[in-house]
Amino acid sequence: MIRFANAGIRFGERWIFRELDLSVASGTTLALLGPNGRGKTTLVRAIVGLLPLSEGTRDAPSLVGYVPQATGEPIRYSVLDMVVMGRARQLGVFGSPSGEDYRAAHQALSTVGLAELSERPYKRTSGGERQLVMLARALSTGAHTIVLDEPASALDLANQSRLLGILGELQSHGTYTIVFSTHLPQHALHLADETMMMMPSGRLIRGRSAEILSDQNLEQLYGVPIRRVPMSGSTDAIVPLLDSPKHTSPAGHHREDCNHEH
Ligand SMILES: Nc1ncnc2c1ncn2[C@@H]1O[C@H](COP(=O)(O)OP(=O)(O)OP(=O)(O)O)[C@@H](O)[C@H]1O
Repeated sequence: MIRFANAGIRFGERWIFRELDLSVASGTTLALLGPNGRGKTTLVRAIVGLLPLSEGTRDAPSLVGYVPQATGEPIRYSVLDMVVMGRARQLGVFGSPSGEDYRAAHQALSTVGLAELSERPYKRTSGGERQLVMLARALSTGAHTIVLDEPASALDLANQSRLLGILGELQSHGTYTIVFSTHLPQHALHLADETMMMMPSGRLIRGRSAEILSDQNLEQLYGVPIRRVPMSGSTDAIVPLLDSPKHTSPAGHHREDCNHEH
């Protein structure tokens, strides 16, 4: 269970959120949606306990698996080292990782599909690979509260599916509490029991994902026309309506020209 009562965070004179009563029941998943700069990372960091509240109270489990949005570039750590760091809680103050810690880290790396990269220096991994390494680290903690900040932002479509599959698998145990922020409302619809929409006006609205993620609410959230499109046998697609391209190709130049192999 995660619970905020009358919680607020401000930077200088600007309140990012205020008078927030938030609870996420054990075994449930909450998605956070909001436009750029609205405060998703701020709220995520407050949930994890990395950012102190300016007012109100926070109640959360002491062990949280956290997948940050951006990670620095430690100079010398391997991918495996980065994941083993997630085991810090099991190590004690001066402990060094045991065989069991390494087994858990390897297991987590193979769950995210990066078993082959374990010895590679972390700084020589791509943005998407780093996101998966951070997911593996969160999984290796053994925490049953997992908080993820835009975990799919650098992932290709196959790895987005893998991420949704991994989180879905955790959900199926019924004991994991998951909070994730995202710019992909379809992921919220697919995975989250409930979604909280952080409106540009400052209002926070929350409800069951299937109900709250309406065209109207999404348009208010992002300020552009958006449609939820039924897909038979699958989660609805959520897409922005884009104008048709205004420019046609120059005469005699066909798209296929770009695909010629030399
Ligand atoms: N330490 C800080 N001091 C002052 N302002 C900050 C600080 N951290 C974040 N902000 C501001 O608070 C607002 C919310 O930032 P936050 O990173 O939480 O937004 P976000 O919703 O996660 O954005 P994005 O979708 O672009 O990642 C932004 O306007 C940001 O510039």
